[in-house]
Amino acid sequence: MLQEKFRGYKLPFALTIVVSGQYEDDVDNAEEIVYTGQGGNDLLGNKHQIADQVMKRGNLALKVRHLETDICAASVDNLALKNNMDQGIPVRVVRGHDCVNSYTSKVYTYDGLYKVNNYWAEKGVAGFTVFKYRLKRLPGQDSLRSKQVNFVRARGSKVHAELPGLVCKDICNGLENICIPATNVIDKPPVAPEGLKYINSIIVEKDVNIPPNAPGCRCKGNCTNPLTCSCAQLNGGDFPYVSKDGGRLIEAKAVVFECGPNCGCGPGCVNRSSQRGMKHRLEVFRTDYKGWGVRSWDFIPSGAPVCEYIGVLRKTDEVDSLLGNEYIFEIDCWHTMHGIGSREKRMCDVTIPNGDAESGFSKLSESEPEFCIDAASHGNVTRYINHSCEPNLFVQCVLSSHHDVRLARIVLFAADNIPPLQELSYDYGYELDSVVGLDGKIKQLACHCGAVGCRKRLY
Ligand SMILES: C[S@@+](CC[C@H](N)C(=O)[O-])C[C@H]1O[C@@H](n2cnc3c(N)ncnc32)[C@H](O)[C@@H]1O
Repeated sequence: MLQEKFRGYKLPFALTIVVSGQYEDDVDNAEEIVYTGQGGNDLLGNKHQIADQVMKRGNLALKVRHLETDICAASVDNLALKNNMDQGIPVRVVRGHDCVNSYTSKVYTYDGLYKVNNYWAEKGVAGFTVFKYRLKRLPGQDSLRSKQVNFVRARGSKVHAELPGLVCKDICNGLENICIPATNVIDKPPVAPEGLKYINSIIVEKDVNIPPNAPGCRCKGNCTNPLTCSCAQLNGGDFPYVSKDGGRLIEAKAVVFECGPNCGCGPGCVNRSSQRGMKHRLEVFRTDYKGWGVRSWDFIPSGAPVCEYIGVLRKTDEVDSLLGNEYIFEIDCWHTMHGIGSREKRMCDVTIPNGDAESGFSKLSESEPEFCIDAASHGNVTRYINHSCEPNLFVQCVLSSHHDVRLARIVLFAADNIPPLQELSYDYGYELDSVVGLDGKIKQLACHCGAVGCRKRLY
């Protein structure tokens, strides 16, 4: 029947493609897709390209040609999509979405017919030749089913209602991209987190002067050429991120210079990866011995930005009762760069604009950090993240508007691939016996991180 229907057409051509993140070079903007052709992928599910692709009929050709309803094919042979384009045959698009509630970890949606507009060959992110096809959704179709999946995911209402110990549906009151529920199966009766006014951007105290925005790069659209992008030059001559999964930091650095308000590039630029808000579904939960903690429902790939430490930006010496405040984050970027205290020095391959009068570098000394972020009364979800001696997040100073390291943004990144529901943690970095009480006595706090290599004390 099918062969009869397509008599006279040049074979093979594709009836259905599945866009499910199998290829590291795919770009999916809902109505428009840049789809990566078949071949050269290691097919281990880690999306790595390991060889050049060629324009030929692939081994999935028959399957794709004959099975009109087949949604199992992970990719389509390169010749087939070219034939679709040449003959003006639209292709059905099925999208795979990660879903923790599905035993396959995926749900699939049929998202309608797309036209293959053009194709080309280029070097992919792994350096091998890949074929790319630009697909545009045909007008006049029902709205995307994927949107329903994302809507349910964003609201999470149905799932949240079933959460054991749910004490708050959304601690951020809609201020983040995704709601953040809080659960408590420890206390009887269960209590909700309280005493926090949720904010999603830093509040600056009156006596803290934020320097003017630094001059930006002159790139257009997205920054792609590290040789001509002045921001890449500040990062040691290359971009600190790869574009996979919306931007992943390649390695922890002394400081990351991101593109900012005066740059010519747009919001989708890879060098703005930590500026796009929260994208993993986080939950605040009551722990056994550490008060509240945070975990993610989503897999978080290594190097992904997870959240920024948000609170009130203050001068450290003006914070009342620093000792009793568990939510102070001292901005010690400069101290980390120089390995001061117990801080582990990081690779300093960045170009610090030294002696810049505005940045106040000359005023820096080896004393304690001049500024801090106080999340005691105003803050975001990051203030609930606990310490671990073997953490899965790391602290990264990021400069994305001015270039004053004393006032850098504090962003937490995944130190490893983090499976869903694992508690998120970072190393608070206290030096043992460094905390002294008002009575002059050294204070100690037992650590309950549970890591094999636990140091047994936070401080
Ligand atoms: C920034 S807060 C973290 C959120 C806190 N658990 C809460 O309930 O709001 C830091 C405080 O959490 C507790 N904490 C964090 N990590 C801990 C750990 N590994 N062991 C014991 N207590 C911890 C300590 O009381 C610490 O002063």
